[in-house]
Amino acid sequence: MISDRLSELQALLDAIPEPATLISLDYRILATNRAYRSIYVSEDCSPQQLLQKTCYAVSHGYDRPCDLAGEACPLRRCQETGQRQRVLHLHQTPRGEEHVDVELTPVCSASGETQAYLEILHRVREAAASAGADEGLVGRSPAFQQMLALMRRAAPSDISVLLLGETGTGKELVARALHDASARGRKPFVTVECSGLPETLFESELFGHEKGAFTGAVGRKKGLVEAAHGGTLFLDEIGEIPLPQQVKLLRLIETGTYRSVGGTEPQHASFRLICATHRDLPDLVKEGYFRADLYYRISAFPIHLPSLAERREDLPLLAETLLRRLPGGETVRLGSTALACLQAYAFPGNIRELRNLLERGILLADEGVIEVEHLPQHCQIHETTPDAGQLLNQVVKQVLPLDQLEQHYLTRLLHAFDGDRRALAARLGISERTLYRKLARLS
Ligand SMILES: Nc1ncnc2c1ncn2[C@@H]1O[C@H](COP(=O)(O)OP(=O)(O)OP(=O)(O)O)[C@@H](O)[C@H]1O
Repeated sequence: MISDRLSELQALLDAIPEPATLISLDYRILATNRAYRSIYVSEDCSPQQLLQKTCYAVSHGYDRPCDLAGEACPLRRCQETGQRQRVLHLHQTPRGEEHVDVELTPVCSASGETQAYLEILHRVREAAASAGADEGLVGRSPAFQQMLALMRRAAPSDISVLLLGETGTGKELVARALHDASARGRKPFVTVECSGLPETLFESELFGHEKGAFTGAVGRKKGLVEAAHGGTLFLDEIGEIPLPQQVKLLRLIETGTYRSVGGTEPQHASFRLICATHRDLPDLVKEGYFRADLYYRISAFPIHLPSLAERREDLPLLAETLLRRLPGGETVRLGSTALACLQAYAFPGNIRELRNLLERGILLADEGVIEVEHLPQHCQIHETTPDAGQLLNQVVKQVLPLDQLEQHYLTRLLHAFDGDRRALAARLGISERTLYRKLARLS
């Protein structure tokens, strides 16, 4: 019986510095540690009340387990596999929603029977789910969460990471976050902009040069590899490096040594390598522009960064965050029609383009609201379907509170979709999880 072991397990929980709970086979919270209570106990939920609740109610406000709410449920996976599970979730806390790396381990009896689950919640500091943070990554869409989960797995190891994504998707920000979350986080993070590096400068920039190595080399110059010693070397736009320089890079990565220009002694390099590109490297390899051996060396752990089009539901959050971070943007907001225009826009330049658009909007929005006319012309198209127009005409005859309107609308739609939440969420352009939350509010 698990109840016979509670005091022994409570001592175990108290020894864990991160928020931890013991959960019964039917999702009830059996015990919590101090770190957990300090986050989840609020004015409207005492430690005693917490013990009668389910993990999904406390963490998500759901009335059913996560897997029935369109999310991966670590407890269910644990039940199925009998193994420890890790899943990235968005949790409700009195501080607002936060990304949490949930680790669940079965607690077994002497005969090997699962009696409960030990849940440890690792707070994800690399990314925020709301607009408060002054810097760093923000996002909450499933595509962003998938990327974040991979990032968390790669960060603590020294594995070479290859960031793949269109321009402006945040590759440099992700590289920085990977570095910060690694054991090398307190050591230097050095970026090499490979696309802007002339062939003639490649070696001296990367490896440094000795005094008198060439005309104009008046003193010894430290290279970027030496500057990154002990930390992370981030090679941005690695697909742009010409073939002759690729050989030199490969030698550096394979041997861990290099020679400065004009130097005779090999020097030892110690860095973690992160590369990024918007190019299709396997294609470049096929066409003979990129060395296959270098490609395999740098791509041990590829991470795809979603384009803004793949994470459209993050647009309001990104816009709010960027406005707060831009000079003069703290008191400016995005009007709802302007937001609808941006939701419909393709964003080839991704988040950087969004930031530039908002920067321009701030200067034009005299009354503190960026309206459609403050957007560049090519973003001003906001298509409403005839159906939506007719619907709106009917609705404005009788003003309904927005909550009620959403309630009627979603209930009708769900009926029309024969209860198929996945299909309805796809048509509404929101995640199944968001739809679930909205529907949960109705019941
Ligand atoms: N998830 C995010 N949250 C907040 N800001 C972001 C996010 N992703 C990107 N940005 C912002 O978008 C801009 C572009 O990001 P970044 O320079 O990292 O993109 P990139 O993919 O490296 O671009 P390029 O390939 O052109 O070098 C920066 O201002 C960055 O701060």
